[in-house]
Amino acid sequence: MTELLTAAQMRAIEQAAIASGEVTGLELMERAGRGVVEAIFEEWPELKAGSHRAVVLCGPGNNGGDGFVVARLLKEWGWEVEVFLYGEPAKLPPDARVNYERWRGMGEVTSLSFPRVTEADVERFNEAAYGLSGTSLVVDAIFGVGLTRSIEGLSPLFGYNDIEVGVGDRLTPARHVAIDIPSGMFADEPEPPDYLSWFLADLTVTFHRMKPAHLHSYTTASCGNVVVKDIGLGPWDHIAEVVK
Ligand SMILES: NC(=O)C1=CN([C@@H]2O[C@H](COP(=O)(O)OP(=O)(O)OC[C@H]3O[C@@H](n4cnc5c(N)ncnc54)[C@H](O)[C@@H]3O)[C@@H](O)[C@H]2O)[C@@H](O)CC1
Ligand SMILES: [K+]
Repeated sequence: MTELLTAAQMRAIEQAAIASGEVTGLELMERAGRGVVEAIFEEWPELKAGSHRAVVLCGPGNNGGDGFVVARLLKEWGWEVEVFLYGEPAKLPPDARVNYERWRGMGEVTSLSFPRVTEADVERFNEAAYGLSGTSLVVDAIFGVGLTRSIEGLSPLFGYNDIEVGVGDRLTPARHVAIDIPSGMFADEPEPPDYLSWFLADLTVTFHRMKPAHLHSYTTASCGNVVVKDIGLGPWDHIAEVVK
């Protein structure tokens, strides 16, 4: 059995599972979102009690879809949830679009300028995540295994990890959770493409198996604790052996 999967292997396993008719992409997305929420409560049991506030950053692909599921599930737990979207709703892939619509039935979505976020976006985000609102959790669902090029458009948001603003600032009380891969890192590569531009996570929740990005010593500090959640893909593991 392969313990570490590349983005292509992971995609092939998911596609085989969906093609078998035994599970849909939408169901896999629901399991992924559920796995993230489970991992959050396992990591920080104190968040199970009382009402908290989360800010969820969703991106233009299925990683964003996972983010909408997490937003919905946390809201169902009684949390206050604020959602930002880096992408265009009409261009979301089908499963992510369904979860966008489900979330829209429960709450607002603030659009970040796409493809390049502006300083005004960053200010709005910082106010939501690090202002006086007492945010407990910032969730990164911008990019997962689908990141194919450097995230220049996001650098205003991700480019300032070393000062007191910006995503992943560890001086704030908010906990930072990355879904699948901290955005800005390539799943198959040990180093992020741009030294300052990636999400700094305290917890990274990935699915089925770890990816190379989770293991390298340099990136480990960016992933925080890495938790692997089972989303029921085991029967299709053999597919990984034939995918380079
Ligand atoms: N059905 C599935 O395939 C499942 C997918 N899952 C989630 O879906 C993720 C993979 O989804 P996707 O393959 O849609 O990939 P992503 O959601 O990681 O990103 C793909 C999107 O980002 C865009 N993009 C890539 N690089 C960019 C850049 N530098 N700047 C701007 N846009 C850029 C692409 O054009 C595409 O729209 C996984 O990481 C996981 O979180 C899970 O929900 C489990 C099920
Ligand atoms: K992510």
